[in-house]
Amino acid sequence: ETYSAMLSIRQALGAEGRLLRLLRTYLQEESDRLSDLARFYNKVQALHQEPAASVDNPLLAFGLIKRLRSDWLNVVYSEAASENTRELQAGFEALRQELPGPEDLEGAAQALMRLQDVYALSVKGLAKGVFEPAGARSPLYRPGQPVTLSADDCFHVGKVAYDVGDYYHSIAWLEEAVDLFRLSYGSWNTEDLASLEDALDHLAFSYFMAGNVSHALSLSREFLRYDPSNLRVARNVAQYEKLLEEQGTAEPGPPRRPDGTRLQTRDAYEELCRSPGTQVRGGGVPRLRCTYETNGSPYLLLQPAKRETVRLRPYVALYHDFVSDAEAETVKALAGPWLQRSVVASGEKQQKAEYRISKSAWLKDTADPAVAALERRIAAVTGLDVRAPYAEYLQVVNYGLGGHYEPHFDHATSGKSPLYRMKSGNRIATVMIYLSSVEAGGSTAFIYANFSVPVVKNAALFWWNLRRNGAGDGDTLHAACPVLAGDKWVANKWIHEHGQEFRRPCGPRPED
Ligand SMILES: O=C(O)CCC(=O)C(=O)O
Ligand SMILES: [Fe+2]
Repeated sequence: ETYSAMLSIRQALGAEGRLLRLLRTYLQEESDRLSDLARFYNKVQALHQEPAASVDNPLLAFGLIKRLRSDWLNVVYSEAASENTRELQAGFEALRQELPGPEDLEGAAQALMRLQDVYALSVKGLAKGVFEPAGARSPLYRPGQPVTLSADDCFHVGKVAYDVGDYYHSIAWLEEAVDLFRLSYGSWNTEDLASLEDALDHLAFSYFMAGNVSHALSLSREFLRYDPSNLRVARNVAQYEKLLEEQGTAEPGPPRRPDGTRLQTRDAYEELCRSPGTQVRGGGVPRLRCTYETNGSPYLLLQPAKRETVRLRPYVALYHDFVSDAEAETVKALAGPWLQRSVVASGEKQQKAEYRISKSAWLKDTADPAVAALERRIAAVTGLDVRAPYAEYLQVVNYGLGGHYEPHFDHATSGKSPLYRMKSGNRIATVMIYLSSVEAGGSTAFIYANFSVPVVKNAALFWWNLRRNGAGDGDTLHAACPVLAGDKWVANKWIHEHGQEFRRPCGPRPED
């Protein structure tokens, strides 16, 4: 799988580099072939130009007969062109297993639609390479170089939505595809799969399915102007005309966005993603501040932890400069070769899910002294016992294109959860380290608590998932917002209840 981690996407760039070299060789060989053909053409053409191109000269007469009997055959039935093509195709096939599969194109298209939705971006803007939310005064992301989408690019995204019956998105993207194809009508690019007719056909049907028959009709009529012999579309036109006659032209409103799995929290979540940084409603909250912490640990005496208290309820703290750039690079490099598509708990099993798009790997403290050092620091800063089996191994995560993790709890909310296989209780706390920065998006949003933390490179975010009485803290519902631009890496350390009995005792009241 390529799209679910930026590291894999970068590797795909290497595969395309090899394809480019292959095509370059092909172009060179084809242009050699064509210039040799041109040489033959010019040679014969010159003989026909000579006024004295008589065949009196026996050598010329011989030449003519030989050409017609042999040379022309060799030219016309030359194998050179197909040999060049075969070489190009063989090179491509040799690379094939490294290339993205159908699930990647689908995942990449879904990612663009996710960014469109969560960041309120218009398809027209995206196609022009602009990342500005509706109603905003400035873009969320300014690309270093201008990049635009082609008509065929937009068609592919629309087609993914169309194939799953999501006409809200298919209409937006196919509309853009139709506009762009109209602008370039008559010129054809070899790499394009679709044409104006294909886009009109899919857009018309999307409108029909969304209940907008008059739009479906006018697009189908436009289709027939380009391809009058298409019987299927002609029948659709007749059907749409009949429908409109019967039911009139009452236009339905624009199609509605399909309901995702997490509809109840969607609006709050998306708003937090669009405005990263802590949202403190109603002004200053006194106890939110920055402090140096030694936590009674000799380990922190010389270099105290720089703690920013982000929230008191639920308790969330951000430790700045928790790791160095070099440590972050080491951890990413150690995890890189082991990355696998991330899974989520589903009943008693673990499986991959649309709502978590990333790859991850587990690192034991024995993997490298850098990991062991990190664990010691986590123990010192949190005051908790993070030795096995009181904490899980370090989980290193690399997000992919539009990579995200929709609102979830880190702790188990069902007794059957695979988390309990460690037999050390539930996840009492999370330490999450940002191993990279991002160019835009990717904040960590706490939905019920109504704040989001932007990606702060090298910082560690700490929170308690459980209350002192062991019950899950519902206020910790949180999410990784889709990465809008950049390569986001985090490392999770999940600390369990067992081993912490004297380090985080119960409160005075049972409900604490
Ligand atoms: O990447 C983030 O910002 C949050 C990740 C997260 O919540 C998780 O991995 O459980
Ligand atoms: Fe989480």
